Parts: sequence; structure tokens; C-alpha cells
Amino acid sequence: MTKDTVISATDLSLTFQTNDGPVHALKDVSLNVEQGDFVSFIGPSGCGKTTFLRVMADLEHPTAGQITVNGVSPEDARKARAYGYVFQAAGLYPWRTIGGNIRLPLEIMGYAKSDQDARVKAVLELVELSGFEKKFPWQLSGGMQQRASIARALAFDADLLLMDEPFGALDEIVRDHLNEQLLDLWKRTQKTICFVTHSIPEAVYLSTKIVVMSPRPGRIADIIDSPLPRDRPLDIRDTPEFLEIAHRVREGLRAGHGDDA
Ligand SMILES: Nc1ncnc2c1ncn2[C@@H]1O[C@H](COP(=O)(O)OP(=O)(O)OP(=O)(O)O)[C@@H](O)[C@H]1O
Repeated sequence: MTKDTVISATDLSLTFQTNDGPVHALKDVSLNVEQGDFVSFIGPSGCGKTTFLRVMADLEHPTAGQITVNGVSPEDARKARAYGYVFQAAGLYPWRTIGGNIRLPLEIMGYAKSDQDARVKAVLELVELSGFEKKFPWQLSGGMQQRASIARALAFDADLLLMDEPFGALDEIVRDHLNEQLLDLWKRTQKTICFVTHSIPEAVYLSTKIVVMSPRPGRIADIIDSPLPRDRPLDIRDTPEFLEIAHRVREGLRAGHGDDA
């Protein structure tokens, strides 16, 4: 672990006790995420991707092993507002404007009105939604709503962004556009991003590191450090380098699937 290590997990396991017996959601997971990394977690349904993100966010507690976030426990990191969390659904309150939705956590935390105004303006610019502050969520497209939810997660200006399949429900063209915008935002802000996805092209296009996970129990099947440059036009997806990484991800997924593939 270096001074720039944001997430450090060692032999992390989490077993849920259910009526049907124990569910091993994570088993002996070890991973380091460094400052400025864009890390994607990819794997079949139920392999523990969301659980891992929730452990980072102190929303679940590991049953074995260690994890630190910015060098401290997830609980202390949460209290220090070390991360923003973006959910699969935008989850905006329909009776609040876009600005009002972004402002809500700042209001709850008691930020001064002038500070709230400045932060709302800044994050709307970051996600290219300036001018939409007074609109209601239903007046925006699905992609724009998801950008608003990213803006809300950025409101505290945390260096770490945890994103749980934020674009999964969007069509491919919108998703391509949001992927480009997210890469641009990541480069401009130099944030560290942990991103859950089911899509191989999305994982390869976005990431500096791809974590391939396998189910039953949730383990890491492969960690791929991407050789792609940080500047990535969308058509990089047609290059042999890109296709080679995508192939390795697919192989990792296949190997992890075992006999029931
Ligand atoms: N609170 C819980 N209680 C019991 N079991 C749970 C709980 N949360 C998750 N699980 C189980 O843990 C395993 C991992 O779930 P998790 O949601 O982390 O997977 P995932 O990889 O994110 O799946 P998906 O891609 O479908 O979102 C699954 O078998 C799931 O049913």
C-alpha cells in the first residue's frame, strides 16, 4: 500500500446468513485501487460486485479480512464524506428540481446557502447540465437524469466516486455518449472511480484496471491493467489492442463460470 492507495482490500470475505443457508457473496478478495484509477468490476449477476462497492461505502460489513478507504476504515471514510455513490437508477425526487435534488444532501449537512449555490453550479457544469437547474427530473431524458445523479454524488467534491451500473438501463447510443462524458469528467477532475458494469466494451473503454469477478463464491478471477492511453476516442474500440483486452475479459468470465456456463 502506498500513500496514494485509495482502496486496499486484503482477503476480504462477506457471507450473508439467509434462511436458505449462508451465501458467500465475497471470498478472499484482495485488491488495491490507486489514486486516479478508473476501476471497473465486471462479472455475472450475483458475483458480489454490488456487495464489494457497498463494503467500500460502509453499507455492508465484511465477515473476514481487511479493507481501508483512504487509509482509514470504511466507517471513518464515510463520516469524512470520502466518496460519492451513484446508483443504478437515478433516484431523483420528482417533486424537487434538478438543482433541488443536488442541493438536498448539502442542505441536510447544513452547508451555507451561498456554498450550496456554488457547488450546485459547479457540479452541473461538470456533467454538462448548466441551465437545467430549475427543470424537474421528468423534463429530462434518462441519460440526463443519470448525469444529474452523478452531479449529486459529486456535490461534496469527494475524490472517490462509487458507481453501481449507472448506465445499465440506457440504450447503447446514449450510453456511448455518457461513457465519453464520464471519461472526460474523470480526466478533468482526476477522481478515483470504482464502476460496476455487465458490459465488456464499457469496462474496457473506461478503465485503467478491469477486475473480472466470478460467482459462488464471489472471487476475483483476473485483474487487467489496461495498456490503453488515457485519451480514448470511441473508435479505439475497433483497434486490435482494445479487442485483445476484451478477449481477455471474456476468457476470465468464461473461466470463472466453471461448469454451469
Ligand atoms: N442483504 C443480503 N442478504 C442476503 N443475500 C444477499 C444480500 N445482498 C446480496 N446478497 C447475495 O449476495 C450475492 C452477491 O450479490 P451482489 O448484489 O453483490 O451481486 P452482483 O454481482 O452485484 O449482482 P448483479 O450484477 O445482479 O447486481 C448474491 O447471491 C445475492 O443474492
